[in-house]
Amino acid sequence: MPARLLDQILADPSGLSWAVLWREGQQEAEVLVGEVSDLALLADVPRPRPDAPVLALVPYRQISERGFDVHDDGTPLRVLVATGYERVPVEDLVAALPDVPVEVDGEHFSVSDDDYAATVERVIEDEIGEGEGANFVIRRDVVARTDADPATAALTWLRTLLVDERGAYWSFAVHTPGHTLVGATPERHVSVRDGRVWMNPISGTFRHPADQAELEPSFRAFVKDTKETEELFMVVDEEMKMMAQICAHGGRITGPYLKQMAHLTHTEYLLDGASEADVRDVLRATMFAPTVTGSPMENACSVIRRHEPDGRGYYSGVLALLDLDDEGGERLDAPILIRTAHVDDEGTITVSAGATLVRHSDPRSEVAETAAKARGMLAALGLRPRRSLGYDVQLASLPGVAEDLAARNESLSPFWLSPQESRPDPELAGRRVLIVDAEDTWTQMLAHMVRHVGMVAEVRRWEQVGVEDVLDERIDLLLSGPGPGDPRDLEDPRIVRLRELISARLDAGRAVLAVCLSHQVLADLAGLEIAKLAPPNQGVQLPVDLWGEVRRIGFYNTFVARPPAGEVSVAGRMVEMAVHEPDDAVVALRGPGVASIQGHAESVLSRDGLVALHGLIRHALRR
Ligand SMILES: C=C(O[C@@H]1C=C(C(=O)O)C=C[C@H]1O)C(=O)O
Ligand SMILES: NC(=O)CC[C@H](N)C(=O)O
Repeated sequence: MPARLLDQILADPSGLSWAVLWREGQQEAEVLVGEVSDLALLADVPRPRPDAPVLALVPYRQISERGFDVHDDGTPLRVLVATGYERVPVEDLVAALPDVPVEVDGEHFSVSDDDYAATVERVIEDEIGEGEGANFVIRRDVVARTDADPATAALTWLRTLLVDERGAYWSFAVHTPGHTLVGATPERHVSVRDGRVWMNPISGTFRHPADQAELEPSFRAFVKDTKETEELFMVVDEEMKMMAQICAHGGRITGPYLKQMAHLTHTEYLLDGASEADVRDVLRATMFAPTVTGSPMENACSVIRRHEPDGRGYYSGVLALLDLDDEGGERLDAPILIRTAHVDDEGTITVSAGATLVRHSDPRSEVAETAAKARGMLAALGLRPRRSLGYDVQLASLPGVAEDLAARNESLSPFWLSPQESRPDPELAGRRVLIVDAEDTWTQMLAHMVRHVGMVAEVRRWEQVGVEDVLDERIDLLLSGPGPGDPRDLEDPRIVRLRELISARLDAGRAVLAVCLSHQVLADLAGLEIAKLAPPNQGVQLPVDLWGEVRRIGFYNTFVARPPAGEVSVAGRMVEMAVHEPDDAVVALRGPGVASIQGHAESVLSRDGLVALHGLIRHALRR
C-alpha cells in the first residue's frame, strides 16, 4: 500500500505543496498534495477532476478585478491543483501532526493601540460622518518571526488549533512556495452545491470573560445590545445585495445563530438562494465579505485604501475549494481568511485582525476587539497563554437567549425572511424600470422587489446611462438609486450625472422614483436645504409617517433634506413632503409623476419595505 499522503507531507513538509483541512461537521480531515500555479483572474481557476479538487488562495488585491481600489501588494492568486487527495480521521491527524515547540519572537503590532484608536476616530468623522458609508473594517497586524521551517511550523500550529479552538468553519494549513497559511476561521464566505448558494455573514463579537460569574449577565446584555444587532443587520443587508445579484429569486435569511468559539462568540445569519451561476462568477461577484470590508462595498475598498498603510496580503480574501459532486457538477466552499497566520520565506509571521467601525464605535473598545480576534491564533503560535476558561457552557442554551435572538427578527422585513411567490400588480405588470446604480448595489435588491410586483427591471451603472437613455420612450420609470457621498458635491461626476438624469426626465414629464442619495439630489433640485445629521442614521430602523401610514424603514444616511417653510415644487410640479420630526428630515416626497424616499425600502431592516416601495412606484407612475 502506498504511504499515506499525510505521511509524505510529514516526511518532508517543505518539499511539497499541500493543504490539510478540517471542515465543520466532518469526521475526517482532507489532505491535498498538488501542483501550484499563479493566475491572473478568478475566471482562470481550472475545473477540478474527480478526486482531484482545486484549492485557490484568493488574495484581497484580487478585488481589483471588480475595478475597486486597493493597495496592490502583488500577493498572487494561487491555485493548488491536487495530484493526490485523501481523507484522514481527525484523531489520526492530530496524533500524527508534530508537537514540537516552535520559537517565535519579535512580536509587535504594525499599528499601535493609540494609532489604531486615532484611525477609528478619523473613519467615524471623515467617512461615516461625511456620508461615505455605514460601516468599515480597518485592520492591523501582529507581526512576529521564526527561524523554523514555515511548513513544519504550520503543521505544529494546526495541531494546537485542532486541540484548542472550537466552532471553526475551517481549520487548515496550506503550504506553497513563499506563502504558508494556517488558521481556524469561523466564517464561511460562500458555498455552492446542487444549484444553491449559501452565504454566512458573522458579526457581533462577545469576548468570553475569564470569570464565570460574569458570563451569563454579560452574554445576555450582548444578545440584546443594539450596536451588535445593528452591525449584524448591516452585513446581512450587504450580503443580500450580492445574493440578489447571483440568485434569480434573491436570497432568504435564516437565523440568527450563535457561533461559539474558544475565546469569542459571534452572532450570524445564514443566507441561501437558487443559482445556476458558474462558481467562478459567484466568487467574483462576492469579492469580498462586508464583514471584513464594509458597506457599501465599492466605497469601503476606497476607505480601506485611505486608512490602512499597506496591502492586506491574503487577509480578508478567501480559500476556495472546488470539487465535483457525483453528477460531475462543480461545488465550491470558500471560508474567509481571518484568524489566520501567514508565513513568508523569511519567516515573517503576520496575523491580521480588523474591527467593524460604525457611527457609535468606541475607539478603545475596537482596539481591544482587534487584539481579541488575534488572540486565538496568537495562542497557537505560543505568544499568548493557551487559555482554558475552566468552564464549558453552551451559550445558546442559557435561559432566554433563544427567545432574545428570535426576537431580533420581529422587526425585519418578512419579504427577505420567507420565500414569496411573485405577486404581480396588474397595473404595473410588464412596465419597464431603468435602475441607475450610483455605486451601491442596493439596486440589485430594488430590482428584485420591482420584479416581484411584476415590472421588468434593468440595472445599469451611472457612467453607462446618458440623458438619451432615460428619455427612451420604452422606459416607464426611472429609478435613480442610492450611493455614497455628499449629494451637493458638484465636483463629483456621479452626482452631476444623477442631477442631469433626474432633471432631464422630469423636464420631459416622465416618471421618476429617487432613493436615498437620489432622493437628496431631487430635494436639492427642488431647492430644499441639505444638512448633515449628527450622529448619522447609518443602519437603523425608524418608524416614519408616510402620509398617514406609519412604516418601519431602514435608513443608511448621513445627509438629510430639511423641510422648508413654504410649498415645494420641482420641474414645475408641486410635491408633498413626509417629514420625520425627530430628525427634522424630509423622508419622502411625492407629486405627479415623481416620488422619492430617504430610507431603503429594499433593506432587510424595512419591515414595511415592500408595501412602501409599491405605493411609491404606483404614485410615481400616476400623472
Ligand atoms: C474582521 C474580522 O472578523 C469579522 C468581524 C466581526 C465583527 O466585527 O464583529 C466578526 C466576525 C468577522 O466577520 C477579523 O477577524 O479580522
Ligand atoms: N445610502 C445612500 O444613498 C446614502 C446617501 C448619502 N451618501 C448619505 O449618506 O446621506
